[in-house]
Order: sequence, then C-alpha cells, then structure tokens
Amino acid sequence: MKDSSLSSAVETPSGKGAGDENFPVGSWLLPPALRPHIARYYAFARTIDDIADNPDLPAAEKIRRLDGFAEALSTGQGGPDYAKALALRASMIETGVPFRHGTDLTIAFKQDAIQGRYRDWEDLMGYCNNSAAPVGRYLIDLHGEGRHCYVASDALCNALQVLNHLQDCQKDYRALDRVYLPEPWLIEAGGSIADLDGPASTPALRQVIDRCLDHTAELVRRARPLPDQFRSRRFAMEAAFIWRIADRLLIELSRRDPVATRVQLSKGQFAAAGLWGVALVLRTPRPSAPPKG
Ligand SMILES: CC(C)=CCC/C(C)=C/CC/C(C)=C/COP(=O)(O)OP(=O)(O)O
Repeated sequence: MKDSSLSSAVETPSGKGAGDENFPVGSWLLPPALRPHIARYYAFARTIDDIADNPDLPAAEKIRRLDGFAEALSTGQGGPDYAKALALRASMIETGVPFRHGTDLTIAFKQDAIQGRYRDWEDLMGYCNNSAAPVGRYLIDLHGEGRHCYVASDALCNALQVLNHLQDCQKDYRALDRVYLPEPWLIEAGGSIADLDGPASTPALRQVIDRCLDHTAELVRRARPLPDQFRSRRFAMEAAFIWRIADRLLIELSRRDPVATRVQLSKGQFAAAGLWGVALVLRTPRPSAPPKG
C-alpha cells in the first residue's frame, strides 16, 4: 500500500496538522497503544476536511472525491488515491470500531460543499451531528467504553464545533462564503451577512454570537458528566481536559470579539485546563462497569 502519510492526487492538503487544533489530538494522556489508530482517524478527517474547505475545487468535484473516501472506507475499493481511507479501514477492522464514525464525517463535509447558510439551531446541530459528534463516538468505541456515553460526548463535540465556528466566523465567510451562524437570527437582530465583513462585530452580529453562546453553554453543561462516565482513567482525563477547554473558550468568546481578533486560549490557559482535567479525575473514583441498558 502507498505510504498514507504522503498526499495523493485527490487530496488538497491545507498544511494544517494536529498541532493546529483547538484541543489535544491523540495526546499523551491517551493510552499509547491507541494513539496510532487515532492518528489514522485524524489523518482521514483532516484530508476530507481540507477537500471540503478548498476554495479552488468546484462543489461537484469535492463531492466526487468525498464519495470516493466514503466508498474506500466502507468497501476497501478505490485504490492508492484513497490510501488514508484504506489505512483507517484497516485500523477500524483491527479495533472493531464501526466505519460509520468515518463515513458520517464525509456526509458533513459534502454538506459543506453545497450549503453555505443555516436556518436555525436545529439545522446547525444537524451538521454538527455528522461533523463533530462522530469524533467522540469514535474515541468512545476505540476505548471500549459504553454507548451510554454518547449523549454527553455528542454535547461536548457539538459545543467544540460551534465554538470553532464562532472563532472562524469571519474567515469562513471571506474564504468560502460559508456562514454557520443562522442567517435568520442576524436578520431578526437587524443585521445582515455583510456584518461579517467588518473590522469588528456590529451590535446585531454580537447579539447572534451571544445567542449561539447561550445554546453552546447548555451543551457544555450537558457534557459535564462525561469524564465520570469513563472507566479508563486516561480517557477520563482527556475528556475533562477537553471539557475545560470548551468551558474556557465559552468565557473568552463572551468577553472578546472573534471578528476583531483571533480568540483562542493562551498556552497558560491550555496547560491549566490540562492540570484541571488531571486533578479532577485523580480525586474521583472510576465507574467499574457501564450501567445496564
Ligand atoms: C469523548 C471526547 C473526549 C470527545 C472530544 C472529541 C473532539 C476533540 C471533538 C472535536 C470535533 C471538532 C469540533 C472538530 C473540529 O476541529 P477544529 O476545531 O480544529 O476545526 P477546523 O480544523 O476545521 O478548523
């Protein structure tokens, strides 16, 4: 098989890597034996996201390539252009994790290729259920944790996704004419999509950002039990770390303007979130077995 770390003819690498993410990807907190599998999932996700976000590819071509990745992952067909899907397929067969956690991502990124506006929160959550929730579900199944953990995990992943949309709202609009913030909310607040092109948020845009943050705060609240649900102490620490990152980003985005400046956590805040996660898990007992049902 071709070296899946090299890019193929159907890939359009953005140059982004795990170090550019908002949260730790396959961090040292996770069990070492699982990290190579997580790296394959990450490489697959990064590759298909880069195709969806390439401003120079026509939508039909993005869809053709994303369908190719889904097909290669679920059937093994497709050849060396789809090496990252084939590598993930081998990893998923070895670990027993369903292909669906990969193919669902292709559904979201195909949606990105053709949909640039969102009607309301439900519409946005429909997107997040395919773009972000599969990441947590993948990690849960890889660690052999119970599916009862999906509820809090979906809430955490969808919150991270919306926080990322808020951080990147101007960039996504300018580069891709893509606006995840519901357009009718902007119009209701007396603004328009053009508000995203200014030097700072208008009062209408700020109102919409705050409305999204209110919904996201509820997701972060629902995600709070997640670390306590995991039997794996390392995975619980990772989840607590990531939960704390979401909680801190929520505060930063409510205080600062993502249109005027890049809102992200400082290295100190990131490290503090890690310590918080480790400390939280060290002082709480692990569940011995998942609840029945
Ligand atoms: C169970 C558990 C611990 C779950 C957490 C899993 C996790 C880290 C989910 C994040 C999914 C997400 C928002 C990806 C977007 O990445 P991005 O913000 O880097 O987006 P971009 O690269 O496209 O800008």
